Amino acid sequence: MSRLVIVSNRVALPGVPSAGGLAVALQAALEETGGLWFGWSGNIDPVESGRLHDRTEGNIRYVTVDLSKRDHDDYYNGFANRTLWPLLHFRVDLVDYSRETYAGYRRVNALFAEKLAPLLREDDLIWVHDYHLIPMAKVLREFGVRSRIGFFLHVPMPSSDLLAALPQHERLFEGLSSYDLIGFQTERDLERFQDYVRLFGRGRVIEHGVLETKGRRLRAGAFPISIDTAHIVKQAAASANRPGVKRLASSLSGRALAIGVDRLDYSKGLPERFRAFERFLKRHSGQRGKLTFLQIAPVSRGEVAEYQHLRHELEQLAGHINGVHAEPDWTPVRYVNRNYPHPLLTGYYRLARIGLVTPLRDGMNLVAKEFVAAQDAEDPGVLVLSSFAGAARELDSALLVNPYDLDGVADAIAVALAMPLEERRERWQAMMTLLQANDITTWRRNYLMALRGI
Ligand SMILES: O=P(O)(O)OC[C@H]1O[C@H](O[C@H]2O[C@H](CO)[C@@H](O)[C@H](O)[C@H]2O)[C@H](O)[C@@H](O)[C@@H]1O
Ligand SMILES: O=c1ccn([C@@H]2O[C@H](COP(=O)(O)OP(=O)(O)O)[C@@H](O)[C@H]2O)c(=O)[nH]1
Repeated sequence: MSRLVIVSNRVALPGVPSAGGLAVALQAALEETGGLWFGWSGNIDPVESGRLHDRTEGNIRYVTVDLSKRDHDDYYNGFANRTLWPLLHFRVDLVDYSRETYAGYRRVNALFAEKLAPLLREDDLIWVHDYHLIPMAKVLREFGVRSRIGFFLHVPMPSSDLLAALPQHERLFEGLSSYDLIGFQTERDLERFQDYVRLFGRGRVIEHGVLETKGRRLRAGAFPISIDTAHIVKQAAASANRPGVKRLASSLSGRALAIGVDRLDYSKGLPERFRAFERFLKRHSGQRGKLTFLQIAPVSRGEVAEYQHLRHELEQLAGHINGVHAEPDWTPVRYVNRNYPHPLLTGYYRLARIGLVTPLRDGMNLVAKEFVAAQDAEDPGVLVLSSFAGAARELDSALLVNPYDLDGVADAIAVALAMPLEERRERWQAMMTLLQANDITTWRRNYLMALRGI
């Protein structure tokens, strides 16, 4: 059986908490199959990049690389998260491109390939993840790696005209032709990628999911990532006795809970969500005081200016809403910049009557799926979900909203709060059936079967 080699920027090192769906999903996938996980160590080396760390826990070998401050700034804070992240989330207005950071991005990809290549075996299945590592396969081929290499994009693939706004986009995206298989979260992402290859990539679509570019044939498909459904169901059922869950439950004083859980990221639409919640308080004054909104938002990419601005905006908004609407015995918005362990989060989801997942654009959003899986089948909560999250393609029994329509989100909150038990059960069961059919194992198996089949 071929060894699975996962390559990603973020690595879920044992005992090191990190918010983010990629790490959560890949950890669950690798626990099933075992293998090698290669990526950034999370450490900044004061002198230079390249120091390796090698540890094995159970059936997973973790090999990670330290980066110098300059490399981390150029590759991660710079090109990955100030250029590619906004571009891939349809925010060309926020794209900050420089040749220096692009050179750093390519430099770090070359370093990762140089460190990884000696660890590889001929029959490995190499699975590269996400926008940080687009050039990886091309560089590995230059190191003589002939194994099958697949790529998975965890974030949206935007319209090709947006991609074409990126300087040197041809050079960057031509690197995708060195992969044998490219995976996307949704069919829409796949279609937009095919449009790009046809319109700007000087390639052609032979048939849906089969492309030819630079004289090379590659396959592409939609593989919606998911969660370890059975594990979350079990975890949630046992969560009621967790001290943290009991404390939250008693602190609500009988009020219903609406919960949001997101990295502090402008793609998550948190300012719009806060404003929509205030609209709810104004438009549905009869329900005032009956609902408390808890937003958990661990800081993310804190060195990037746009993320710092967002944090200040949310602090102002939360303070404003509470200042205007709170009562001595009721604080409408609870806002927490902290990262909570998964088991505790699961218990919080289960307590909530409403899950508020309203990103402006999101590749998938695993929180939406986790919220559903964590519910009590006898008394499930209601998911209010942005139509612009990848998860909306599957979870269409949620109350789907346009996150830019603040009145619409406000009214959806009111509908969710008043929704009869029977309807809540029907909606929840439809989504739960899907999550049981498409869980993290299905995602991994479907992708790797497609990669092996090439
Ligand atoms: O690694 P960070 O910079 O801390 O960011 C955390 C992760 O954010 C993004 O997650 C994406 O992948 C999820 C799983 O497929 C998906 O549900 C979500 O919609 C995406 O935003 C990013 O793409 C990852 O690389 C980061 O690790
Ligand atoms: O305090 C937190 C906040 C988030 N998460 C996890 O981080 C992931 C977020 O993934 P999602 O796909 O929703 O968004 P991303 O952060 O990857 O863009 C989910 O598994 C959450 O349970 C966590 O463990 N602790």
